[in-house]
Amino acid sequence: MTLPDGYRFRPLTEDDRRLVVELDAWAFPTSSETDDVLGVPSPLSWDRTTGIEADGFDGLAALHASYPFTGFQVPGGTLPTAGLTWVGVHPQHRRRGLLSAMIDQHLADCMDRGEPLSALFAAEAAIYGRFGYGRAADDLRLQIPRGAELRHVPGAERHTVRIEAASRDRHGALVDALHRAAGVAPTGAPGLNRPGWAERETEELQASYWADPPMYRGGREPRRIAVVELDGEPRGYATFRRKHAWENAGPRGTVLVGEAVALDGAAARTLWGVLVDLDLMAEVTIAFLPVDDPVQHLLLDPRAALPRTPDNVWVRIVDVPAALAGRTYAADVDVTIAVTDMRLPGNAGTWRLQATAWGPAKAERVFEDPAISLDVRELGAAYLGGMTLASLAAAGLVAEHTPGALARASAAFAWPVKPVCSWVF
Ligand SMILES: CC(=O)SCCNC(=O)CCNC(=O)[C@H](O)C(C)(C)COP(=O)(O)OP(=O)(O)OC[C@H]1O[C@@H](n2cnc3c(N)ncnc32)[C@H](O)[C@@H]1OP(=O)(O)O
Repeated sequence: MTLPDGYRFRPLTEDDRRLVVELDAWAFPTSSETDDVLGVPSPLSWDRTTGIEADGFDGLAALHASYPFTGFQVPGGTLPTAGLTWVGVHPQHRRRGLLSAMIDQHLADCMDRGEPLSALFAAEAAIYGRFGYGRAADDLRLQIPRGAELRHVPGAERHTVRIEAASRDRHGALVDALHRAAGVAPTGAPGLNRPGWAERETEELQASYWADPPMYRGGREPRRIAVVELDGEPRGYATFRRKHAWENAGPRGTVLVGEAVALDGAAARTLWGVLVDLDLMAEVTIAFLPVDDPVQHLLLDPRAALPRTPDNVWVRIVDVPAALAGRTYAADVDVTIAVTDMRLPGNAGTWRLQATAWGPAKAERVFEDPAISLDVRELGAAYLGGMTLASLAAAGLVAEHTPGALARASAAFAWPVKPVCSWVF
């Protein structure tokens, strides 16, 4: 879709940062002053940031950007992925097709850059399905009461814990290494990675992540970190901020955990043992955990932690054959899949996927009746292995034409480790 008359795209540079911050404040209302925001490092990759200008209008009418995730985890490997972000349209210019034009521009850019996938966090869940993005992962959010009992894990007692003021100088390398390891081998078993896991790959993302301006703390303390070690080697960490509160019953502070990562069950047990037992705190809240995170097995009373599982990362398949061939499958599969795609006609048609379990895969266009059919949105939803094709078929969104094909394809597309991205981009 092209831009309406009177609008034009303009590549943005760092010199446009004030315009970007001002537009962003129109799209996402904030009490922060523009000058204060300008004092904080920007996470944007400027060569992937594009604005829209309008005739007779000062400032930007709209904006979108993407992050380069060269190592985005997909089942059994990684694929170059564009992390779509900072999508915003000025309220005066909304519902005229600017987002639609930006998505088409973004998908064309992905094609040009050789990124078979685009991924995003949706500000509102109803926005992106129409553009072919599927809800590919959910995450687990918990409110764990102080003192929640945890099951014993052998070896946990051998770990030690450091609790410190978080800083990039002191903890940047440690956090990166553990975060990467948790994406590549969350269970320790080779080949079983965590689909959806993205690292903060660019210097801009790193600088932005570690910046800790008081205006973004919401009345909480500066960022803290708990590091779990075994024989002096880091095995897990959690970033967190406490907030003090005195109520009639006494201290009722809350701990907001940013990211909790552990390389095995014993380290996870130690980490959570610390988080649920901080003085003066009544509750620990966390979001963006995988729905199969160890903590939901370790909590003796998981119900008391009020679990919720809203949508996490959404995936848009930009290049169907590259994406199909670019992941590993959990079962042997030889299936023909008819795909519809309203925005990228090159994806439409029937594709034959052939793969051996945990081995190589290939995909090629064929001209024959398909065994199953679906829209590219559903393929994106199933792609990371978190949503099954069977469940999408139960909702009437995937059709089976050859008996047995759905069961086999669904088993092959599923993945033993649930997808998630641990931070919002
Ligand atoms: C990955 C990220 O960055 S997520 C952040 C998204 N940004 C925000 O939420 C900030 C506040 N909102 C906005 O800036 C804008 O309203 C946007 C970006 C959500 C939409 O931009 P617009 O230019 O108004 O969208 P556009 O006119 O292209 O609409 C395309 C279609 O999507 C629909 N749509 C747009 N926004 C929404 C929404 N929030 N919920 C449901 N449908 C929506 C429109 O109704 C339209 O449908 P139609 O084709 O059936 O008529």
